[in-house]
Amino acid sequence: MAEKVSEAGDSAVKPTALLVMGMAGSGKTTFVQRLTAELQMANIERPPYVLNLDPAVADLQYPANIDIRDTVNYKEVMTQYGLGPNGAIMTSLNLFSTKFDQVLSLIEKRSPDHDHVIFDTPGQIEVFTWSASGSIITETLASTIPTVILYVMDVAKCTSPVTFMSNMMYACSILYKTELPFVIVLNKSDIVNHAFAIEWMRDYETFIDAVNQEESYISNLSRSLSLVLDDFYCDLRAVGFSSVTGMGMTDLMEKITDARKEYFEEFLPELERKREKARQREEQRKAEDLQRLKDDLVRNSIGLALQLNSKLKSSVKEIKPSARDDPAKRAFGVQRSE
Ligand SMILES: Nc1nc2c(ncn2[C@@H]2O[C@H](COP(=O)(O)OP(=O)(O)OP(=O)(O)O)[C@@H](O)[C@H]2O)c(=O)[nH]1
Repeated sequence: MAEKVSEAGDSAVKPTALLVMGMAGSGKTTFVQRLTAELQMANIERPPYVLNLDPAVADLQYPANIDIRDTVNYKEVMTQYGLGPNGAIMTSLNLFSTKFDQVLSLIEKRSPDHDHVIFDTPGQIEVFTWSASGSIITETLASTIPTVILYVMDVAKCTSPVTFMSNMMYACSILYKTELPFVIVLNKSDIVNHAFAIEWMRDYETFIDAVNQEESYISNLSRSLSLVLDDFYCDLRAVGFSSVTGMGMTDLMEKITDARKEYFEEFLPELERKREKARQREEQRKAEDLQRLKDDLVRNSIGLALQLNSKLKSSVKEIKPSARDDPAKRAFGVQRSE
């Protein structure tokens, strides 16, 4: 198992893990391919270490250092367990996560040669974000190396405020679940300029204007939810990007550096606080168990003492007047004065 991350001292030598998530078709795989190529071009000596966690991907467009498909055969899982496609993806990921400590060991071994470790996740976002295996992978990774979530959004599909809102709600739920530093990648900005999305996040009124122009049964809900999301937008990093042209790369790298800083300044201290709390709870539980044991011992020994006492009592005979207790004999040898 990889060594736990500590503050600044050794943080400099740890690569940054980038967990790429997003709705089906948002462009995750194309994004990972572009990011891998750009990082490799920027520093050929230190290319990113890339992992594919999608067992169902047919054609991988980038060279993966670790590929889930080498460990689990998704089609075999389907026939062996009699599952449908989504069940098989979930089960394959579950099987893979049981060996995740080996993945971490490999990453740790290669750490000195890489600045970034990129994870491509399954197309069906919920398979990763709401599964036990997804949580295990995310939590174990985040407690081992600095981890940042890159949430890929198809900005061309988000020009409708309702679709935009649904995507943002999903992003928000991942952020609150993982509490990890977060960057929203407004992908496909070569098709539609992402400026409108940034504006909607920064200015509540402009979003409401857009909602008002849309006659949808869900418009009222969108209006109410946008108030809730205002808080979420406050510290949100969002960047326009094109996985086809590479546009937005410099901005993305700045946001990743900033998110990595947040990992050390906010996420890690909070994680350590939680660990310390869990350790204290465990100590208290042990102390309570010990006290219960002591109480049981005392209760048992009182019981034993009482038993012993009654045994001792039974071995002591009833007290009766002595045979020598005869008034005549008592007078014997005693001078009587009439
Ligand atoms: N124009 C444009 N097209 C893109 C961009 N990114 C991805 N695409 C296209 O969007 C489609 C989906 O891209 P994928 O990378 O397969 O998306 P994905 O999220 O990995 O898909 P699943 O794993 O199936 O969920 C493909 O046709 C890509 O060529 C982009 O930045 N610009």
